[in-house]
Amino acid sequence: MLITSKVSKIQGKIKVPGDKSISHRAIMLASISEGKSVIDGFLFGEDCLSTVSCFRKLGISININEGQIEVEGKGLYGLSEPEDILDAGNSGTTMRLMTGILAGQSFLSIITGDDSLRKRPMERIALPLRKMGASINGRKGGKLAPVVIEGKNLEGIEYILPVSSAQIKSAVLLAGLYADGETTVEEDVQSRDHTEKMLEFFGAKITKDNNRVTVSPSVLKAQNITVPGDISSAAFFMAAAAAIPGSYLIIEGVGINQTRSGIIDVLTEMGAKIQVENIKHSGGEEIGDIHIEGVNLKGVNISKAIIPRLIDEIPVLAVIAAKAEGITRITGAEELKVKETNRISTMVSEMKKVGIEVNELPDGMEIIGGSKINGGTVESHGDHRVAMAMAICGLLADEPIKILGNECIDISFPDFENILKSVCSY
Ligand SMILES: O=C(O)C1=C[C@@H](OP(=O)(O)O)[C@@H](O)[C@H](O)C1
Ligand SMILES: C=C(OP(=O)(O)O)C(=O)O
Repeated sequence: MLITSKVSKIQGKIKVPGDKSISHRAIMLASISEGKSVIDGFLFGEDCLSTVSCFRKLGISININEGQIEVEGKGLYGLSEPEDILDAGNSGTTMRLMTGILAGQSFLSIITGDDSLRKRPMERIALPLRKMGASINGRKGGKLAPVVIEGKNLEGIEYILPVSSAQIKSAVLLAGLYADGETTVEEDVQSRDHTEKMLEFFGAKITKDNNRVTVSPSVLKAQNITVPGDISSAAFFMAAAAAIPGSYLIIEGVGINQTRSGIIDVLTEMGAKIQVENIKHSGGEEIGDIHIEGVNLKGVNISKAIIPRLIDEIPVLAVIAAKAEGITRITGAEELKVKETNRISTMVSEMKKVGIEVNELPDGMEIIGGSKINGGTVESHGDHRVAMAMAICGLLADEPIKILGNECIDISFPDFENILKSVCSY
């Protein structure tokens, strides 16, 4: 159980742990590249550790030494048939991206996950991978995990994504490494582009044209990677600082890739003062120190075109919208329904429990700003982003908020509580 209570301000200088999306991809690409890669700044959260454990079961040696990871890559065709079922735990990224890689192997693999992941849609990756020639099965005709992958000779395809999703795009691009000919994916609104950036960094032949990415079969060479801080983790502190006038927070070394930085745009539109300083580049990614000053926020509209750039940040944005002046309307966010929980209905129900006026919409929600936030007991429903968003809610509430099921925070942010304590002034 975690209890958070009203603060007078948020202040300090912090670092957040490594980016989850980039940490997964670093293990994956290092495993299928030739030679030893060293990864610094890796996120030791449960999701990324699931990826490590799956690649170990595929015969890759991965050593963890004082926070640094060494991966002995065996090249595109160096993985070996796992003796047992692979377990992606709670991690959609692990399951979907690995399925893309496993589709090009000459062996059978089965990948499962926890209760939440076994309910999440897998047909979205099975369809394009089957078009490439892979045999992908699973429960309900391949709609649900466990996913059974029989690697085949693959053909390149041109695929228009039915929804903007980096996980679908990445599964197809990774399978494209093993295909005859080029593989192209196109999406309406661009989703996070870490896979294409990291593939280029490992030496793959990638071409990009607006929202279209093409990969050609390529040999990957080992690289050393430093993972930037995760903007999706930073978001909880950014949002809290932005919503509490008098706060001033610096978060150092955060990944500010423009396909992920929608939270900066929205908080700025809500009135917060945000500056990004000390900008650097590493491994194809942009990194900076984020400075945030809190103010009285205003409600905004958050709609389809920006959703992929802040999809995981919506739970915490919904919480601080309750303190803003006016209404915040979030639309075009149907994808929230297929995350660790249905994040629209889960957030609406938990926010209502503490007195926030919020209406569920078919594709989002509407939060009536300026409502009084009461104390109370809420539940994470096993969803790490819900648990952390509701912990931030407690900082804004009149009475303490008790969050049940907070252990799921370890999925993406094991040090969340300590860092939170370090920035709270009462
Ligand atoms: O590719 C990734 O690393 C991720 C992509 C997003 O999911 P979708 O691709 O399903 O939108 C995001 O919500 C998830 O936390 C991580
Ligand atoms: C949706 C998330 O992750 P995944 O899809 O990898 O489970 C998340 O971290 O919010």
